[in-house]
Amino acid sequence: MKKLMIIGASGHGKVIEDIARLNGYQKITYLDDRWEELKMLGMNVLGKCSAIPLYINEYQFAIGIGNNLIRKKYYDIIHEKNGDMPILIHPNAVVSSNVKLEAGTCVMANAVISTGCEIGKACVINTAATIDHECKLDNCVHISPGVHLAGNVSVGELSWIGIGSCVIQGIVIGKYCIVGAGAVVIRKVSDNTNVVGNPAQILK
Ligand SMILES: CC(=O)SCCNC(=O)CCNC(=O)[C@H](O)C(C)(C)COP(=O)(O)OP(=O)(O)OC[C@H]1O[C@@H](n2cnc3c(N)ncnc32)[C@H](O)[C@@H]1OP(=O)(O)O
Repeated sequence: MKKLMIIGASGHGKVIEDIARLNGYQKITYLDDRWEELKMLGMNVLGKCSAIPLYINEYQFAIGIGNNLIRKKYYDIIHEKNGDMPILIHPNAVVSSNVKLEAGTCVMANAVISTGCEIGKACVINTAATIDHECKLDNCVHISPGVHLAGNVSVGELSWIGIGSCVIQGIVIGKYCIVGAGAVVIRKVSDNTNVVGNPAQILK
C-alpha cells in the first residue's frame, strides 16, 4: 500500500493530498504542530512535525508548506534521515518527457513544464503555472499559481515568484528573491531582492 505523510495540514497540504490520491496513495496522514486542534476537527493528523523520525521508514513524505524556508527546513530533516520524498505530479499537469525534476517537488493541476527544464528539490509548481523551454529552477523555489516563465529563465534557490507574474525569456532571478503578484519581470533580479510592478522594480 502506498502511504504518504504530509508535513503541514493547511490548504497547501490538502492540495497535495488530492494529488497524492490521484497518484494512487491509499493511506494519507499528516503531521502538524497544531495537531490536537486539527484532530478535533476530524483531520487525520498523527502528531507534531517533530514526530517525523517515528514514521521515517513506514511512510513516504511530502511537505505541504508553501513558505520556502519552512519547506526547506523539513526537506533537510527528512533528507538527513534518508526519508523518501516522491515527486508528485497532478495527472492534469503537462510535463515534457525530458524535464528533470528532483525529490520532494510537487506539480499542481494544469501546470505546464516544457522541454529541457530542470527543476530542483522541494519546489512547488503551483496551479496553472507555465514554465517554458530550458528554464532552470534551483531548490525550494515556489512558482505561484498562474505564473508564466518564458524560455531560458533561471530562478535561484528559495525564491518565490508571486501569483500571476510573468518573466520574459532569458532572465536570471537570483536566490532569496520575491517577485510580487502580477509583476512583469524584464530585467535581471539580483540575489535577496524583492520586485513588484510592470515593469518590475525593486521594492524598497
Ligand atoms: C495557492 C496560493 O495561495 S500560493 C500564494 C500566492 N500568493 C502570492 O503570490 C503573494 C505574493 N505577494 C505579494 O505580492 C506581496 O504583496 C509582496 C510579498 C510583494 C509584498 O508584501 P509586503 O512586504 O507585505 O509588502 P506590503 O503589502 O507592505 O506593500 C509594500 C508596498 O509595496 C506595494 N506592493 C505590494 N505588493 C505589490 C505587488 N504585487 N504589486 C505592486 N505593488 C505591490 C504596496 O502597495 C505597498 O506600496 P506603498 O508603500 O506605496 O503603500
